[in-house]
Amino acid sequence: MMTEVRFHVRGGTALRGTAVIQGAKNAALPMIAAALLATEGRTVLRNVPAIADVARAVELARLVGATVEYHAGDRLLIIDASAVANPLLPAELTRRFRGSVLFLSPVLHRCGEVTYEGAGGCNLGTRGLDFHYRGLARLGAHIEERGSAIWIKAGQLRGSELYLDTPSHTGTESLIIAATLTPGRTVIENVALEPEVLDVIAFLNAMGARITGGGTGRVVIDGVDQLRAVEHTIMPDRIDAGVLCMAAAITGGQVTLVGGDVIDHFGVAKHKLEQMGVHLASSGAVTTATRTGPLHPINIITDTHPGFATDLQPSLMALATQASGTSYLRERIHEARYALVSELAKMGADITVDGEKAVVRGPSTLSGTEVVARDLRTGISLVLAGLVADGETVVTNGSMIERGHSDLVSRFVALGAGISREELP
Ligand SMILES: CC(=O)N[C@H]1[C@@H](OP(=O)(O)OP(=O)(O)OC[C@H]2O[C@@H](n3ccc(=O)[nH]c3=O)[C@H](O)[C@@H]2O)O[C@H](CO)[C@@H](O)[C@@H]1O
Ligand SMILES: C=C(OP(=O)(O)O)C(=O)O
Repeated sequence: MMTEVRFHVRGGTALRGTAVIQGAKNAALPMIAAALLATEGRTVLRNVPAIADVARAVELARLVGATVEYHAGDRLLIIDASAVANPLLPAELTRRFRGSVLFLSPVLHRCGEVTYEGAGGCNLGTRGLDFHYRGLARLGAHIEERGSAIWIKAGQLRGSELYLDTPSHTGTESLIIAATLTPGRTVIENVALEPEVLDVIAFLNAMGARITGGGTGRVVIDGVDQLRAVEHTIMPDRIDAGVLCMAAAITGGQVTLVGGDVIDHFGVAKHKLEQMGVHLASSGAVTTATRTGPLHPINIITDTHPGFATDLQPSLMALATQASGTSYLRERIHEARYALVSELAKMGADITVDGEKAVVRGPSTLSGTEVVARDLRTGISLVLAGLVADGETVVTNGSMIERGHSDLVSRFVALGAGISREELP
């Protein structure tokens, strides 16, 4: 039976305390998929985030034939992919998360073919998959549409010159994974530079892949015959960390982050938060985010890494409603990433949208009300807004938030937030 999750948020408290940054969603998903390439032995992934997308990926790995042990308390996965043999990736699972597209390449290599009925994930516009399919075709795969599904046959894959029209995050990972076991040399131009991609490359190279050029925009992969199961600790989630920093900022508090030196992964976002009046400091293995003075307005343009991360744009919009002046946002990665605007308007925010541009006039006094988590980052941004709103904010469709943020209530309550979780039948 489907249930609805709702988060009740009561504003007015400056957050103070320590929060553990979760493992990176956008590194865990490609690693679970890539672990299917190990034909013997068991892969151990540590620092796995306890989020719904990971649960979906585990389901999909099991469905294709892997044995997966999920030790949630230890944030640990053990994957035995020796029996992977099922090439069918069904829509009822794949359309529940974007990361399902990352299973195409491993299953293609293991089964010689794969049938895929499409990806899910946040509704942010078209979110095409043509870069993935074109790259696989250039490696020699045969691709055809079969009704609502895509059927891909490996045939004789050969190393080739590939490119991405734009540096797609999962497109990069998908094609690198495909090239690791493709005979010959593959070069991919215009690849993503996101830190998670580098973590995936490190994981694949530990498995025995031969990948160079990570972080340069041009990656070279020399195909090998086999990849082995290894142990790997997933990097911290920079988006989770950025949201926690903005939780401190929007409430005028101080949050200490444990789990990795993420400031280096913030890229332009670090400078934008500091310009708004957020103080970020690293002290040994911890990062502290503090805001004591006024919040200044800001201008941001989302871009691929190290540009301002699109996944942090909604949280920054919520923060900008409290800034003393007008902020200008420009969303250049996803076609439709302003679902937050109408929900913040219900709380009293003053935001206007013109195409990819949004203008946020602050400061606004926000009032708690019932709002909808239209997607993952809209949902968490409404929680941030609720932390500073008068009264209680009820964030409905809360399962969207749990797709990408773990232990929301326990981590925020530990910081002094008034937040609780309700599950409705
Ligand atoms: C599971 C995962 O890692 N999700 C992240 C990944 O999504 P994802 O990898 O899907 O995002 P992409 O970088 O591929 O997409 C960026 C843009 O490229 C377009 N595009 C992409 C692929 C393709 O084949 N054709 C095409 O046109 C998309 O429509 C979108 O407009 O990167 C996004 C951009 O940083 C993040 O918001 C997501 O959190
Ligand atoms: C867009 C996001 O995720 P996904 O690509 O998994 O939908 C996100 O993490 O903000």
